Amino acid sequence: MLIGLTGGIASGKSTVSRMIKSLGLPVIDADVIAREVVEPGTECLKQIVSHFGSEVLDSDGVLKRKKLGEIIFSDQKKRDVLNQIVHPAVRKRMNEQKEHYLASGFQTIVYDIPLLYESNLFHLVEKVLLVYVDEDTQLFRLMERDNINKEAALSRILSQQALIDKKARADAIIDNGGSILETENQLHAILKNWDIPV
Ligand SMILES: CC(C)(COP(=O)(O)OP(=O)(O)OC[C@H]1O[C@@H](n2cnc3c(N)ncnc32)[C@H](O)[C@@H]1O)[C@@H](O)C(=O)NCCC(=O)NCCS
Ligand SMILES: Nc1ncnc2c1ncn2[C@@H]1O[C@H](COP(=O)(O)OP(=O)(O)OP(=O)(O)O)[C@@H](O)[C@H]1O
Repeated sequence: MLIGLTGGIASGKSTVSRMIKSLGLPVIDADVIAREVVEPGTECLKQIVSHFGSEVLDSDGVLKRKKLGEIIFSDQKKRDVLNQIVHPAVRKRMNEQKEHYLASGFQTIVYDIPLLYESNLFHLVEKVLLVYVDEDTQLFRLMERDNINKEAALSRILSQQALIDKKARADAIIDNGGSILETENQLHAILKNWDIPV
């Protein structure tokens, strides 16, 4: 079974993804891949520099992620430009990893894709597992984790579809507003319900 793990920024996808990995299931992480495809020397990084200028690079030629984030999270057009550069390379590598896991005999593969809904990637998966928190919790956790102010956190949250609207289209929902243990228990119950042996 191919499962899409999604949510909103700072809703707890990585937290749940770690739990899934510790159960022995393979996870394909779109955020990790999105970092790999913009490493120095890559075609994506060249295109980013040609669109956004060399001020997004540090003196070692490494992408200044915070700087690029400030540019794209407050401007939909610029965000679309970045997505068009990065997303095809991410999808290609996700597919390669899926083939690798299938060839290694795994029956269940989890895709951790923050923008599963926004990028219409439903066709990649058979089930969608949504990690949900309410708006206040999302804002608080994002500000704390990334050490950013309310304005910067809101611009990131508002660049994605509202979490509450994603609920209706999910096959299962983990409410991550409680303790880590409560989240773990919900995950185990969902996997059991889907007959996934762990
Ligand atoms: C703008 C960048 C450089 C900022 O980097 P930074 O290290 O601050 O954030 P990071 O990559 O860890 O992303 C954190 C979260 O932001 C959200 N996010 C990232 N990119 C986007 C985007 N284009 N649109 C909406 N939300 C996004 C996701 O929820 C993600 O989990 C980076 O997010 C990026 O390259 N984004 C474009 C690629 C992308 O869409 N990645 C998401 C998965 S494919
Ligand atoms: N149940 C919980 N209780 C308290 N804090 C939590 C809980 N779950 C996650 N967190 C914290 O909330 C923050 C966001 O979680 P996490 O990084 O897993 O989110 P994410 O959805 O992967 O975010 P992103 O989309 O930015 O990659 C982290 O600092 C994490 O430690």
